[in-house]
Amino acid sequence: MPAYKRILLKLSGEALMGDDAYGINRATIVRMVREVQEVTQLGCEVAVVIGGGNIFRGVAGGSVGMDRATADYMGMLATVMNSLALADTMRQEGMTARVMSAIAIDQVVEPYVRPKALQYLEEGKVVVFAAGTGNPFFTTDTAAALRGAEIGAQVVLKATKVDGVYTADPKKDAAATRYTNISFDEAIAKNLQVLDATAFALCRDQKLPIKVFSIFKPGALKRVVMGEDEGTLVHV
Ligand SMILES: Nc1ncnc2c1ncn2[C@@H]1O[C@H](COP(=O)(O)OP(=O)(O)O)[C@@H](O)[C@H]1O
Ligand SMILES: O=c1ccn([C@@H]2O[C@H](COP(=O)(O)OP(=O)(O)O)[C@@H](O)[C@H]2O)c(=O)[nH]1
Repeated sequence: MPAYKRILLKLSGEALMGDDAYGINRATIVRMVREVQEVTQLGCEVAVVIGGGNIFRGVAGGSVGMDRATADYMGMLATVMNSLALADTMRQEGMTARVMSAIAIDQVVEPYVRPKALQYLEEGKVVVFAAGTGNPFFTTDTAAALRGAEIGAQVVLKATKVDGVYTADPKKDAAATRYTNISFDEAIAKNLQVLDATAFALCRDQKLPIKVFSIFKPGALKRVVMGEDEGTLVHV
């Protein structure tokens, strides 16, 4: 039995690159989709928010000197591309997915309409939320928290490059150790950077737990959904 009936899964855009320099690595996206398929087969309802960092990051690189809001809209469009790629890969793997966009782009994907999203989830379809929150100055982490709260997900699962929340940034501090559990208050007090602050505050206010785990570790998503010891749970 899965530990959660409905989850909001946040997939790192950057992780889609696999070992490539940018873009979408075929083997990587197929592997991610198969992992999602496994948990849908357990009877878990899955909504996905995917980032865009593999295509465009609003705060870096080619966007230097650009108006921040314009760069962020480009970032949101990048998440639309990733969402389309993800949903199409799901289709190829025999799943049914629907993409819903937070910005109007009707010829490409349907708009986000909350009751419609709920209906799809009840029908067992995977819903992919594209274009983040639809607003600049936010991130897809915040979109994950927002949509997670809206659809009544029991948990936000952040599948990322690290396998949990550490005592310090593990990329900078080799001595950092991983928490199995940590409360929102403690994570804030220790200033641990895992989700951005807006996303974090939203989840805390809504008492929506967050599980941080590795997107690169095969089987980790299923283990998380089965309630096994994997990653870090951030709780109230
Ligand atoms: N205390 C911490 N525990 C774990 N990761 C941390 C911590 N502080 C900073 N990080 C960094 O956060 C990064 C993951 O967050 P983020 O950049 O938002 O990834 P994503 O692409 O999934 O959105 C990791 O690569 C890690 O280096
Ligand atoms: O609600 C949102 C979501 C995303 N973005 C933009 O889209 C980019 C890609 O998303 P993110 O960095 O969260 O993706 P990831 O880190 O998962 O690759 C961000 O940098 C922002 O520029 C935004 O402006 N508003």
